[in-house]
Amino acid sequence: MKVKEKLSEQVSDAAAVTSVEQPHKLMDVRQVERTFQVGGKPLHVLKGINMSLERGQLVMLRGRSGSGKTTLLNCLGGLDIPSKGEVWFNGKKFSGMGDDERTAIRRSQLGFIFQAYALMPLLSAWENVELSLRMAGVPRGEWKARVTECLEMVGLGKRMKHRPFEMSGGEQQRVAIAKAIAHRPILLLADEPTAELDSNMSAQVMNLFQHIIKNEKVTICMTTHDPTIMEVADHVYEMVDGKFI
Ligand SMILES: Nc1ncnc2c1ncn2[C@@H]1O[C@H](COP(=O)(O)OP(=O)(O)OP(=O)(O)O)[C@@H](O)[C@H]1O
Repeated sequence: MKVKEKLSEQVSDAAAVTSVEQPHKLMDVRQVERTFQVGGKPLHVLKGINMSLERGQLVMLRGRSGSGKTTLLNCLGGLDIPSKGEVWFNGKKFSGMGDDERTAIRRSQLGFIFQAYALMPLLSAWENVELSLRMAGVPRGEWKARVTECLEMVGLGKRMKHRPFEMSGGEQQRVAIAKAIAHRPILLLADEPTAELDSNMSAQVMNLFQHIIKNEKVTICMTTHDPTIMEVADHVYEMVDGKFI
């Protein structure tokens, strides 16, 4: 084949790849490093992470305590900025944004199930979910239907008026899931969402995640220690000492 023909074939192949693959790629993490200063000395927690999330995937980060999973999730969610490298979310670079823009994206397009984002103890399940719609700027007229829909989706349609302390750990976790997805995020980040649950409840949460991915068009990235739930993942990244192996 002539060089020119070959080149033009390569270009059209590249265009096809770009046009087919780009819409599926939600997150791209390139050579991410995160270093903290501890007692005047650098602590290298993330040491060159590369990963990507395709739309509609359930991706798990697995690793021992202290390996850097939460630090990475914080960078994925724009809660923290890498010391080096880039995090691209939905075609935009987090590290190139100001705090306000990052916060706006976080509130509208991301959902978190983190310990730090736990339920408000004095608010009912209903009010907790409603709060996330309020924070995301969803018009008030849409709240009632969406809160009902989300609490029914997680199987708590009959317990909407209960407060967290009146619910089991599994029920509280399901409220947290309803709260995290109510504003229709495109990415849900979950830090050890099944850590406090028995195997039966963990399986329920994983079923729910699969349902949400299918019906709410969400991508989920979660950390876990639990090998029994990893079989439902589309991809598992294994983390050791700040790197994937
Ligand atoms: N803000 C910070 N300042 C200093 N060190 C930090 C900071 N955040 C995390 N670290 C350190 O980074 C390392 C990795 O912590 P990280 O929480 O990311 O691990 P992990 O894999 O999520 O652990 P676990 O499974 O126990 O939650 C730990 O040694 C931790 O002490």
